[in-house]
Amino acid sequence: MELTDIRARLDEIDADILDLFVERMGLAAEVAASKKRTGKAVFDPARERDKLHTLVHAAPEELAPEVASLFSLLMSMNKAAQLKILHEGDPKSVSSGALASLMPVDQPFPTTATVACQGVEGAYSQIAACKLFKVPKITFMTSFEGVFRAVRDGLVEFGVLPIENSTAGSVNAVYDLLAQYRFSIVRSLRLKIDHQLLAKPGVRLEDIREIYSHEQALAQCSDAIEELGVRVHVCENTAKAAERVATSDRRDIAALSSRDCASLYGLDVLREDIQNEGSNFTRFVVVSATPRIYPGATRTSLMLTLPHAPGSLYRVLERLYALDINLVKLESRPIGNRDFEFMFYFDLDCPFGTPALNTLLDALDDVCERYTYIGSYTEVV
Ligand SMILES: O=C(O)C(=O)C[C@]1(C(=O)O)C=C[C@@H](O)C=C1
Repeated sequence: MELTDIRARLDEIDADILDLFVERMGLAAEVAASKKRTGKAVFDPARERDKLHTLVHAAPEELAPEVASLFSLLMSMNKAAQLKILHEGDPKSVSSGALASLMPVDQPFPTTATVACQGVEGAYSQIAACKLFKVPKITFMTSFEGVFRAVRDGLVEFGVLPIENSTAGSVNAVYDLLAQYRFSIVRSLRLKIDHQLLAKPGVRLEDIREIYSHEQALAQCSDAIEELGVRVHVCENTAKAAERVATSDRRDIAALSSRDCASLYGLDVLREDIQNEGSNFTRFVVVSATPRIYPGATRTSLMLTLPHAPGSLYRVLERLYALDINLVKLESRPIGNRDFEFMFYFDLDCPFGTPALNTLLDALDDVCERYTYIGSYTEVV
């Protein structure tokens, strides 16, 4: 058969599929009305399992995976349509599942709060905290875990932590602590990071033999470090590095830190904005021990444990596609003592309480072993 003939046949088949698809989607309104009358849930996992089982067995064996995918997508779209109908004009409605008790709070995001940050005065986390809250009362902790503990123990209301950088990638330790402590993200901030090379007054660039900084900052400035041919030392954070340089007798060391640290520790800027990428951003998150959804939350984060089986991530992504939900970040972290198994973090462009998110949450039990809702929040810049 010539390609034009094959295409003509494909066109005929597609027209038939389209008619059936329109008819199938048209039934969503009737199913939704019936479910409203009888109080049945939109998602019926047993019905979906039976259906896929029947269809997969009716299909030629070699097409079984494609048939399962196609029909699970069709059912996803049907559920999305049903929920859209059921939740029309009801913007605050939430999933019937685990999140039903969660309601957005009426107050705006606080302008003042007690906050824990990792580091010392001048650390980027402190700069972020001051941008996120107009008047924060900041307690400094020596480690990220210290920040989580301070929030858990009620010493502070919120923790502010870096979670990813546009050059150096995710801050894995913070992702792992989020999973361990089961905290919620209540806001995020994209902060432009410009690293300065700081040294004691009078020290020249050619005197520098060693540079101190946080490992992320060192990674973000790797080009300049290579060019200078210096040794590096990892510190807990960039402000601590500035403090170390300021309190040392040595005149051949420098720190990679924020501009604020220069005046704070009496250091001079030897080289400005030395990061590899001109636009270097770090995302910070505000975490809280209890979920709080402040008005205007447009981003939702979820943590999913997926089965160790082919296509398991694909099945989640397929649902996002069917529901027209934009995935803004996907991060995977190994699960401790379960070799090669992964936890996935999804950041979605999807406000809390929308039918699309409800459908997704209702459908997740079907495609993942476990999921945790991390929060819905606003990202500020
Ligand atoms: O049969 C139902 O209860 C439906 O809502 C229809 C349908 C489908 O598309 O086939 C959709 C959602 C349910 O989870 C199961 C099946």
